[in-house]
Amino acid sequence: MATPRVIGSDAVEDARRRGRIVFEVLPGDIVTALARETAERVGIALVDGPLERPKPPRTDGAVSMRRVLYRRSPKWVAPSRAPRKARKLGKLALIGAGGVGGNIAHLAAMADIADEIALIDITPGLAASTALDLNHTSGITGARARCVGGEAMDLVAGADVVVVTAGRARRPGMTRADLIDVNARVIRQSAEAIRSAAPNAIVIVVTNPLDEMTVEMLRATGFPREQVLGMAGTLDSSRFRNALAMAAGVTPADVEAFTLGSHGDEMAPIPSRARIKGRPLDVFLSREQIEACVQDAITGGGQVVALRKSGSATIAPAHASIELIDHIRGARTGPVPVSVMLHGEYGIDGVVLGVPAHLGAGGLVEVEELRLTAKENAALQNAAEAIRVRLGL
Ligand SMILES: NC(=O)c1ccc[n+]([C@@H]2O[C@H](COP(=O)([O-])OP(=O)(O)OC[C@H]3O[C@@H](n4cnc5c(N)ncnc54)[C@H](O)[C@@H]3O)[C@@H](O)[C@H]2O)c1
Ligand SMILES: O=C(O)C[C@H](O)C(=O)O
Repeated sequence: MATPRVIGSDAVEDARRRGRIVFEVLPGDIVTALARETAERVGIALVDGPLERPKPPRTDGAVSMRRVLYRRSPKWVAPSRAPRKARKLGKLALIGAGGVGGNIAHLAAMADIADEIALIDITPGLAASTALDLNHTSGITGARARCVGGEAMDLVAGADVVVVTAGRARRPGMTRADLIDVNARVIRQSAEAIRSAAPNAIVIVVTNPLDEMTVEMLRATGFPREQVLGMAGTLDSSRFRNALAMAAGVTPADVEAFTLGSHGDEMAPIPSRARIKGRPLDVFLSREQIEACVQDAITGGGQVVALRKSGSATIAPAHASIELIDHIRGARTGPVPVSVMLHGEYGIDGVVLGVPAHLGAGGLVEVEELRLTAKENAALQNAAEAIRVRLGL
């Protein structure tokens, strides 16, 4: 079996000419650890950092369709670029070490995202045992993060980022909104600890119902909106991309698509901005197929609940949470769908809603206001109204 070789970008063309498979891996990215492990087994070349791609040839005055499409949908359809230098967190704290929290800890340790990962869970022994279990992987994986775990909330102390997954998950027959009362209490407890022990942390809320719990976290911490983000759009967008890829018979990497709005029945997938191989959806899919993909994204969480019966999705939500952390620490750039308190953007005020936004070390940097179709805009307004009603605003 060939020995894997990590090569620099100057050697890429040479590797290609010799028929080797070349993977672009990004330093500090979650892909890196996993890809390296696989590469070790099969012997493929890994290239650290973005590849230098030749610029498309310019034609006299004529512009290719691909360029026109990119120009119409600036930044958003282009894959987010990963700069070479990502900031490693000093401490990542996870309140809730169940299905989602445990998976986030695992991914974060493998991707070397933080020096320390602290897990906190009310279930006796759960967080401590998961932390120990993760530390036991380091002899195999070489993971450098030190994991600690326990029941005491003061383990959040000094965290740069706190992800809150504590609370109940729904079961078949329930909506996410059924969890409002029981999970709001957990959010308030978490908020109290974060406010006193980690007042500068960026908080990512995952607990459902997502939009309402993000509002609760904002209220209970008193933090500015920049500091409190809700994770749902990265998950729902991944589900939307998966559905589109399956319908069109392409790989998800060929699909750019995202969802906005609430993390519930009023989710607003945005087909008008979606692209398959850089082209609009209707080049590949019928109107009925596109609508089926929209519905698949909206019902994706419920589909997992119906199959699992004892809880909800854990793996994709963990990856989706890592995607937000990667934006915060500069490992990814460009707009990302995230739930934030709106102050007039999209004509909506005083409600947390999923929108495209730029993130950075201080959390929210800026909400990006995209031009949407009338139908998509109505779906966004409808989502805002539904949340207002549920929260009695
Ligand atoms: N936003 C999203 O896209 C998304 C995706 C998946 C799951 N979720 C939500 O995330 C939450 C967690 O899901 P899960 O699958 O990890 O559930 P889980 O039951 O596996 O884990 C939840 C953990 O929270 C702990 N917990 C409960 N109250 C606590 C408290 N006061 N302090 C500390 N820990 C406490 C429990 O002991 C449990 O271990 C649920 O509300 C679920 O609906 C949201
Ligand atoms: O569906 C759920 O209850 C969990 C989560 O919100 C999801 O979308 O997977």
